Amino acid sequence: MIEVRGLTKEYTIVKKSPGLRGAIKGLFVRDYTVKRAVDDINFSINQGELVGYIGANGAGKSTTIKMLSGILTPSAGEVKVNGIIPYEQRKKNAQRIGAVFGQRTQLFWDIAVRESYSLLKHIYQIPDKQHKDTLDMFTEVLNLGPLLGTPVRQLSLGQKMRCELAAAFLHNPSIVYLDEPTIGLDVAVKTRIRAFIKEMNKLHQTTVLLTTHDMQDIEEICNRIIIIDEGKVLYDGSLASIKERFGQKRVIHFELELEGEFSLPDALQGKADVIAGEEEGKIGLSFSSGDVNAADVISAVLAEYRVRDLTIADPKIETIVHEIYERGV
Ligand SMILES: Nc1ncnc2c1ncn2[C@@H]1O[C@H](COP(=O)(O)OP(=O)(O)OP(=O)(O)O)[C@@H](O)[C@H]1O
Repeated sequence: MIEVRGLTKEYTIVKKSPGLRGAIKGLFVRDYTVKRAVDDINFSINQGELVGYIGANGAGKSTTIKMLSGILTPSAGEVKVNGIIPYEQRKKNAQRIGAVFGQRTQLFWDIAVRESYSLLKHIYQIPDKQHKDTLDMFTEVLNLGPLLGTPVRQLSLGQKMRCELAAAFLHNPSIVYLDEPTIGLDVAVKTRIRAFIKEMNKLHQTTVLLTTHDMQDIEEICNRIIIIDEGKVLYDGSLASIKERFGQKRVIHFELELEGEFSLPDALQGKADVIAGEEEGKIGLSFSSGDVNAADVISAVLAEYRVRDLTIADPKIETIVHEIYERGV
C-alpha cells in the first residue's frame, strides 16, 4: 500500500558569502549547493502496519513523509500510496490519508474545536451518522468533552494534540502520518495518545507511520522500525530482532557512598563501561553478557565500594539506536 523505490530528494540551497561584499556579489553571481536529504530509499508498508520511522535530527524523516503525502515532489525514484502517485494526485491522496505534523495545526484557530470538526466533515464528505459515531468514540477515548466548545488558540499543547489526532483520524483514512505526536506532553497525555493510536489500528487496520524521538512511543506502538541516517535506510525490521542483535548490553545502576571519584574495578577493566549518573554517587555500568555476567559485575563493585542500592536495567532502544549509528548494522 505504500511503495517506495529509489526515492531521493535533493534541495538546492543558495550559498551565501559572508559580509557586505558577499551580499553584493550574491546579487550578480549565485552559488548553489545541493543537499541530498533522502538518498535512494526503498521500503514497502502493508495495510495495518504500525511503523516507527526514526533517525537523528536532519536524517530525512520529514522530507520522506512530505513526499509520501504529496507535499514534495521527489528528485528521483518512485512513490506510490494506495496505488496512486501522491504528488500527481494530491487531492485524491489527501482524501485517504490523515496527518499530524508537529506544531502545525489543521484545525481552525479561532473557532471552537467542534466547528472545525464539522468543517472537516464537509471537506471529507463524511456521512452524518459516521461522523457522530466517530466523534463520540474519539471524545471518550481522548477525553475531548471539555475541549469541544473551546477555540484552538485557547488550548494547551496536550489538549491541542489530542484534538489534532482526532482530526487526523476523523474521516477514517487508511494511512496516518504522525510526526512527533507526543513531543512535549506529560506522561498521562502520552499514554492516552498511544492507546488511541493502537485502538484505531485495531479497529480499522489503519496504517500508521510514526516519526518520533521518544523511544517509549516506538516500544509501545510499533511492530516495525525503519531507521534512517543521512537520508539512507540503516535498518528495516522488527523491534524485537534489533533488540536481540544489539540488545546484548545490559546496564546495572548503582547508588554508592563515594568519597572520591569512581574508578572501574580492575576485574572489570575492558569488560564494562562507566556511564556517569546525574547525581553524585550514582553511576551505571554497561556490559555485554558475553564478556562478564551481572553477578560478577556486582561483586566486583561490592568488593571496593559501599553500595546503597542497585538496579539492573534491560537494554533500552535509545542505546541500541546509538550503537547502530556508531557501529552500523
Ligand atoms: N526546504 C529545505 N531546504 C533546504 N534544505 C532542507 C529543507 N528541508 C530540509 N532540509 C535539509 O534536509 C535534511 C533533512 O531534513 P528533514 O527535515 O527531512 O530531517 P528530519 O529527519 O525530519 O529531522 P528532524 O528530526 O530534525 O525533524 C536536513 O539536512 C535539512 O537541513
